[in-house]
Amino acid sequence: MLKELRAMMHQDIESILYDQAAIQQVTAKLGKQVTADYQGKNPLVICVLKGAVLFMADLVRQIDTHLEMDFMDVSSYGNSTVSSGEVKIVKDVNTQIAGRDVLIVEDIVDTGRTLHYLVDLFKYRQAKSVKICTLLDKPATRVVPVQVDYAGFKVPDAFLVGYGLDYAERYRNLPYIGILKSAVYQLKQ
Ligand SMILES: O=P(O)(O)OC[C@H]1O[C@H](OP(=O)(O)OP(=O)(O)O)[C@H](O)[C@@H]1O
Ligand code: HPA
Repeated sequence: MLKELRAMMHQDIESILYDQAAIQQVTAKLGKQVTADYQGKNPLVICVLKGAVLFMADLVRQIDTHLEMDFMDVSSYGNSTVSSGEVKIVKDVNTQIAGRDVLIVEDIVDTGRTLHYLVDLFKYRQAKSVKICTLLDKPATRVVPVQVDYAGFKVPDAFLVGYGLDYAERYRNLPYIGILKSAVYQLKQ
């Protein structure tokens, strides 16, 4: 049954950009960089739900320092492939931000609106430092500037799904990252 469902999801994929091995390799590289930069700092690593949950789970296992984890759920795409332009907090973090070295973990930076909003928010809450680690960076579609400190892959201007990334809540459980066929969403928007 699982295999059949996977096969059906796979039919909606134009091409695979990064398979499990490539994701693992780049995550290990990012984990090493973060480890080197946060020695002795006990960073607060904040996962931006829902998309970043798989990356977060793999990344923290590659970070070799003490750290704390928290989760924030923000949303701006709904069931669309286009940002609504409005970032909504669905669930806030539970941890006090003041004085903390915050590392935001994201699956993708696209227009930049989500990260711009979160960086401003954590600075306003008086974080000691705020950095961004994203698996995917899509610079061609940036609308607001964002300083990305750690990026896994620079990706083309296409709608991507898999490994946490969704279209209308689907495809998050694909083990790879691929380009979604435009036919899947063109009729629905
Ligand atoms: O740079 P931006 O244009 O702001 O896009 C990036 C954001 O969009 C996606 O989240 P989404 O709002 O779809 O919520 P989700 O993580 O629950 O899928 C993604 O996970 C990022 O958080
Ligand atoms: O390419 C994307 N795919 C899925 N979610 C996204 N949120 C911003 N860009 C994307």
